[in-house]
Amino acid sequence: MGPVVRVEHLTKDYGAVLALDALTLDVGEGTTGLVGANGAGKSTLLKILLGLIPATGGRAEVLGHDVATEGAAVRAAVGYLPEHDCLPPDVSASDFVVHMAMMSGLPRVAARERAAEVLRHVGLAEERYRPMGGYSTGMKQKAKLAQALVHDPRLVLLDEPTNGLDPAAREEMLGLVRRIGHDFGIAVVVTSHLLGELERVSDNVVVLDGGRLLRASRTDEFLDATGALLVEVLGDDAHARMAAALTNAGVAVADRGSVLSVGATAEGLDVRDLVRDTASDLGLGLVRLQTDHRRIEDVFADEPEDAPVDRPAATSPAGGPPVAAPEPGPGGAAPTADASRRPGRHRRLEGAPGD
Ligand SMILES: Nc1ncnc2c1ncn2[C@@H]1O[C@H](COP(=O)(O)OP(=O)(O)OP(=O)(O)O)[C@@H](O)[C@H]1O
Repeated sequence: MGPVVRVEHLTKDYGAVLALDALTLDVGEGTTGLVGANGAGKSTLLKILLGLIPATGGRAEVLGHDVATEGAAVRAAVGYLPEHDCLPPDVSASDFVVHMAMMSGLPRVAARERAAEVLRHVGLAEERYRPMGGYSTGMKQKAKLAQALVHDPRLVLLDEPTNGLDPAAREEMLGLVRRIGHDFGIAVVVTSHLLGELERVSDNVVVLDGGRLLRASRTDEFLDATGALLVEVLGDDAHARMAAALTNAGVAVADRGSVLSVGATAEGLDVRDLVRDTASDLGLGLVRLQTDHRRIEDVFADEPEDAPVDRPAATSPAGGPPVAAPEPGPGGAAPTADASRRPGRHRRLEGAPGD
């Protein structure tokens, strides 16, 4: 079985704006987080994959179908949760989802049964009989999710499903996304401009920046240990004294404000023991000593501001994670289009609320 999504040198310009810039990428089974700042090209990519808008150049396949010529076959096998508000306000979620099920070919009785099932699954209870115009944002997102699932798709494309949700509704939606991927075995591509939240629900992460692929890999590879320990101590002038003592002992220390980042390896030393003993010797309370892990944000922090970011992509193993090709050789990859037409490079993305 080939990749769920295959994108080769995909380019999209909207007149003066280059939204996708020769993007090459494979997406495998499981849940893939498509991350990027507003304007990075996420929605454009999803619309091209659905055959809703044409690409300017390159090609894309979804579940083996060419999106340019087999749009109907793609949409029969794929569910889509659009980002914008698209629900008819005077119609109930129940009637709407039944209608969408019938549009995809189910007979009326089967459509009603299936709609009731997915509405229950997304957690819309009695309110499913009320007109959707009176729904909260969370309820609207659930109705959109239900219609994306009603025809039993092989793949769902979810465009910012948590956008505008309060923390409780966001958690609920992320739980649903996780269940769609893990419990029902449906491949999921889910977008967000919030980096932290997709770390928790995605098997793979694709980072877009200015219409280009910045990185694609398994989520756990993003979150590898950094080789540092995070240390927090309490007491008079605690961090400065701790940092001085550890530096004297030959350990690399960086003050990150609320914590010290301490090199986890040093010649002939057990750094964890050293941290504990030093805190004790100085009479400081050791409140945190833990391995530091990378965050998805670090990918942006590591990227030099002026470096070209597109990577020619390689083919992922069937069903495997999305794979970016090896790093470019000396000199880096040449930009493939006039950078002035691309939306600004977005270095700063938001962390998840509460980060
Ligand atoms: N119909 C359009 N006409 C002109 N420009 C567009 C159109 N749609 C998108 N763009 C531009 O293309 C770029 C990519 O937009 P896109 O919506 O794909 O990004 P995104 O990553 O999904 O961000 P957002 O979450 O804000 O929608 C942006 O600069 C956007 O302004």
